[in-house]
Amino acid sequence: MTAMVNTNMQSDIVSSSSVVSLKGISKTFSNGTVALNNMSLDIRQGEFVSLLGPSGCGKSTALRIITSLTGPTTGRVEWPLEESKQKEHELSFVFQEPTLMPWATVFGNVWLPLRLKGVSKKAAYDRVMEALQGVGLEQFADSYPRELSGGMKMRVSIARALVTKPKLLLMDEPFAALDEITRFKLNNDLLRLWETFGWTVIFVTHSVFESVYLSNRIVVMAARPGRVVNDMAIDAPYPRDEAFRTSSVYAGFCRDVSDALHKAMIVGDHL
Ligand SMILES: Nc1ncnc2c1ncn2[C@@H]1O[C@H](COP(=O)(O)OP(=O)(O)OP(=O)(O)O)[C@@H](O)[C@H]1O
Repeated sequence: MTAMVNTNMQSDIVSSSSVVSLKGISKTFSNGTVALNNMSLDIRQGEFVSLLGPSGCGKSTALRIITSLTGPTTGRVEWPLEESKQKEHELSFVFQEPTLMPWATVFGNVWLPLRLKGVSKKAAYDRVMEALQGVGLEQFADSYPRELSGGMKMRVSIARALVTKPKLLLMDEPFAALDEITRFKLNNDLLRLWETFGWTVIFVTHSVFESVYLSNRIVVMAARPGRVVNDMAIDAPYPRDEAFRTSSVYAGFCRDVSDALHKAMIVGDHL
């Protein structure tokens, strides 16, 4: 794992190698819905990419195709850096709902992905505690999900994704159900973890403000059929903090991305 130095520009963080490439992906469901039409996208190592678009433009479908939860109708997903048989060990998925097991402790929930691979509790202990430390919950290892706030549950879900040390983290609107203060805090935590561990992140969101704050690249999608209509660099330095959130640079990016999203919605509505 590579630790990142401070004040990173996009060129310092992002490698030229692609982690995953979508090549002409289309997806038509059995009821005839065309969720994606000819989507091609290269995700480079170290990028924080947001997929932004109106409801129904195929953001979740694209993530599910990357994870092989569903297959494309046409097109293919390539993993240039990995043997294809290894890719399931290289990526983790965080959903909108934390989906924790209510009967298991925080430790037990974070241990789950390792347990499924046959790692005993004792052998997993250090890695689980390291993942919990990463999200600031090491004191809550013995708590049960019902004893945690919504933000803490989401942190557990992120720790569970971290415990396998993924290279690619896929997040499907992970903070959508949280209040704004918790969301801002988790945005900062996520950026800190991303900078520390040098992951690649694909993050699905409806929020222009969240996507600009987090990402160094925003892929704007339109619906009916789902497709990519814009690919925008957010070339502002990291670490980003509250000063960035209130800066004119941030406001300028938000305006540009908001315009692009507005155009994507008009295009979608007219098809
Ligand atoms: N299993 C399915 N069967 C039929 N249609 C589906 C299925 N899953 C998704 N769809 C349709 O495919 C399109 C894309 O859905 P998807 O969930 O990928 O969009 P999204 O951009 O993630 O939407 P949202 O932002 O509302 O979550 C939508 O029209 C949706 O109704």
